[in-house]
Amino acid sequence: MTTSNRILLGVNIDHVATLRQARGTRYPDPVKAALDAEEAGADGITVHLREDRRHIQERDVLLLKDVLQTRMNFEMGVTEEMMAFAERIRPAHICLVPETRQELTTEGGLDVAGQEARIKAAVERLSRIGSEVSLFIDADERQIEASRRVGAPAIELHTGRYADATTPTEVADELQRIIDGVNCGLNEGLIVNAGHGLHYHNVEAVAAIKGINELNIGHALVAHALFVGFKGAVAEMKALILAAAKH
Ligand SMILES: CC(=O)[C@@H](O)[C@H](O)COP(=O)(O)O
Ligand SMILES: NCC(=O)COP(=O)(O)O
Repeated sequence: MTTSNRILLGVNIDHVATLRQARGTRYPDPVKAALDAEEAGADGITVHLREDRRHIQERDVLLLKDVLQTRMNFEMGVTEEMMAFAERIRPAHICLVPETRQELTTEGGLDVAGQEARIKAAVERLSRIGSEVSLFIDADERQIEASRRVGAPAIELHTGRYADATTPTEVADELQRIIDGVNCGLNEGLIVNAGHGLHYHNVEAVAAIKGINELNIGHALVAHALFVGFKGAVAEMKALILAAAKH
């Protein structure tokens, strides 16, 4: 996840595993989805090993570690169990995310400002295994500055509020918050990624923001893949974000 003029697409395959876990079957296999995504132009593969194992399992992460041609972005909560697992698999990228057991999905960003010492220790520990650590945070100046202070080289701005906005004013306000967050992150010297809730109808405005390094997208890709196949879904999204980033 290095900064460049070309926006990158990280494909999150969690919800391929959601479908598998719904019936306890061996299919669909998120590993196959990852390989198809790479063939269709994904720049990286994102997986979130949740504490409750509702979708991705350890088995998926271990297999992916062996077969990915691109790179893994491993999303994890800041727990001792996850820290030890990350040390075992040494992913290229790690994104620290907040987790609560009952949430439907990741509802907000990590409160870095409210727990700087704890997050700094986690960033230091995970950097020692050679992973580039990013922090999944809200587009909030306080959190962005704290992310720089704790030594994370990268942040991922949570785009969920933008994705959930319903009125044109709300959408414009939330988009502006992301734009301001990107600029603030770049001024702090951070690599700035973004993601959550992005889909084919809302992604272009975010992809057009100058300086964003990578978008991580999952749920919408898996949903669209039902109709066009996983490779088609990824290729369509990649074309959309590259075109938007050129303007
Ligand atoms: C951290 C993040 O935004 C995504 O990885 C998201 O967590 C996907 O998984 P869930 O839908 O289970 O939250
Ligand atoms: N970090 C965000 C991500 O990986 C994908 O989130 P979503 O597109 O599944 O909402």
